[in-house]
Amino acid sequence: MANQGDWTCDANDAVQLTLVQPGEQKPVTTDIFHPQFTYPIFGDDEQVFGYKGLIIRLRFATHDLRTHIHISYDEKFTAVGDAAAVDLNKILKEWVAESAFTKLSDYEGAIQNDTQAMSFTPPGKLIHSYKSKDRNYEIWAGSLADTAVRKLLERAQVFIPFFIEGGTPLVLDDPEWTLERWTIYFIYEKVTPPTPTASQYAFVGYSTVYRWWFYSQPREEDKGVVKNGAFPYPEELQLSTLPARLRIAQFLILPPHQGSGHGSQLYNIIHKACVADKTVVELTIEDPNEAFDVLRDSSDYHNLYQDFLKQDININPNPYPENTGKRRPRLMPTASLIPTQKLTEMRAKYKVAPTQFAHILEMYLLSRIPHRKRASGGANMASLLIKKHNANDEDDRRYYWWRMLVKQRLYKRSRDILIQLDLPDRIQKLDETVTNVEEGYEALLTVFDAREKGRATSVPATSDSTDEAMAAAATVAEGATTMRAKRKYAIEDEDDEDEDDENEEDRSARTEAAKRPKV
Ligand SMILES: CC(=O)SCCNC(=O)CCNC(=O)[C@H](O)C(C)(C)COP(=O)(O)OP(=O)(O)OC[C@H]1O[C@@H](n2cnc3c(N)ncnc32)[C@H](O)[C@@H]1OP(=O)(O)O
Repeated sequence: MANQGDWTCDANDAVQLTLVQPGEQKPVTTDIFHPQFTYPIFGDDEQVFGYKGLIIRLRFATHDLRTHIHISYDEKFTAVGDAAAVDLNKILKEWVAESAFTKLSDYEGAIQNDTQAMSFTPPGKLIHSYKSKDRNYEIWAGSLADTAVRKLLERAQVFIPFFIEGGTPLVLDDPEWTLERWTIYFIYEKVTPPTPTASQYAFVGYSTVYRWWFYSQPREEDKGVVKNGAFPYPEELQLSTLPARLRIAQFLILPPHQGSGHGSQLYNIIHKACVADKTVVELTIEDPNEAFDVLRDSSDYHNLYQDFLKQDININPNPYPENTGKRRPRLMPTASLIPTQKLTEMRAKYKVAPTQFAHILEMYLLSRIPHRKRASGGANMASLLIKKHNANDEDDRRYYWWRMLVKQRLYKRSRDILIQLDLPDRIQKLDETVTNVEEGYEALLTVFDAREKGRATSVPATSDSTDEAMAAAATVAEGATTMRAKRKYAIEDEDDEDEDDENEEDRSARTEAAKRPKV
């Protein structure tokens, strides 16, 4: 049997994604890039057996993403017994529309002579225009019930297995009422058409967002009242009028356009739509990855920052009345430490999910403590441990209370696991976790502050710095071994774990399967 190594190609190298537009004589490539992942298609080791010099080239028209697939290789392995080259057409047909498997010359002819390209506009409605690096961009949005939106999304979804870990394409032939729950956002660059008949739009990225069931408390006057209304609900009941969360399911900026602020633009537009919609209670994210978390934290921080400042939100360093003795009362004086009512109103106004709001608030409150008074600035932690809320300096006291507030949230979140630990272990785990969370915040604050000052930065890497570390600590205590995809510097949002609230009917109504198993 042949040496398998000679016949194995790296699938991420073999797959080439190219964007094409009409040229003088024939279509030209404007961008070429490789996928980040191919494991959903070719298996965990991302290898293709049976070829030498394999190239799987996927072409996309820059404006409407019309797709073509072309497979070429230098040599193909001749089958011996059970060993045979991977059947590429068979595998790829599960991921790429049948219409992409045409002759290259036909595809190139269609791109070059597309008479409709000139009048092409992205589907849906234009909702926002902006400039980045002196280039013009537009964000369009439309309902998934719109055929043109569905057609474009069907083509765009080919990118999912290549760039969104654990992502699955949406099912697009669901009943209309289900499709109506989805809004699809597209970012396009407005370009000078390369030929007189070419399009002036070039695809940049997209996001899918859906309305998600939200359990709200019945109104006071409805409590305990048995009604004789018709069941099932009358036809005219509009799902779009019921209270809902907005949930971002997929979010992708194509690699040639990443790092230019398009992700932030799109996130902010979706957030604004959420704030403007009276039926929407909050914005949540389905299985965000590390990079998306940074984007979200950055956007939310900058959106809330000015209001926090304006309202002078800060930790009260003297939460106890004068006559409280040296000993700290048992209960946390949360409402005296921070203006909880005001903060609840702010959260409702900005429609940020509870845990995400807590992260942003904690980060902001930390930033209000002078750096030299924080662990990262060399604060004397041993002294703080002894003096606690009796420290002389009010910023020392603020810092003490800051850690207590974070511990309180972490404890509430992981109470079930933590109460299984002995008290000293519990205290130690909480302390370790708050330190990790704080390091994560410090790393983000460095980036955010630098941005405020208009400096170019990159995100510094730190050790585990998320609430996930809490889960990890507790998991380790339980003897479990591994966690998949730990985030290094982003802060986890466990609001998205409310999925347990989701009832069966709602679950089946969703058109997308979970992207990643929860850890
Ligand atoms: C819900 C989901 O779908 S989760 C999956 C998200 N999608 C993906 O991972 C697909 C591949 N990646 C992408 O599409 C893009 O890189 C995105 C969406 C993650 C980011 O979009 P971009 O346009 O590149 O981000 P943008 O330029 O607006 O940067 C926004 C912030 O995120 C940070 N950021 C962007 N990419 C990364 C990254 N890979 N790692 C860490 N931070 C990042 C930036 O530093 C920036 O922070 P700042 O505002 O403090 O400077």
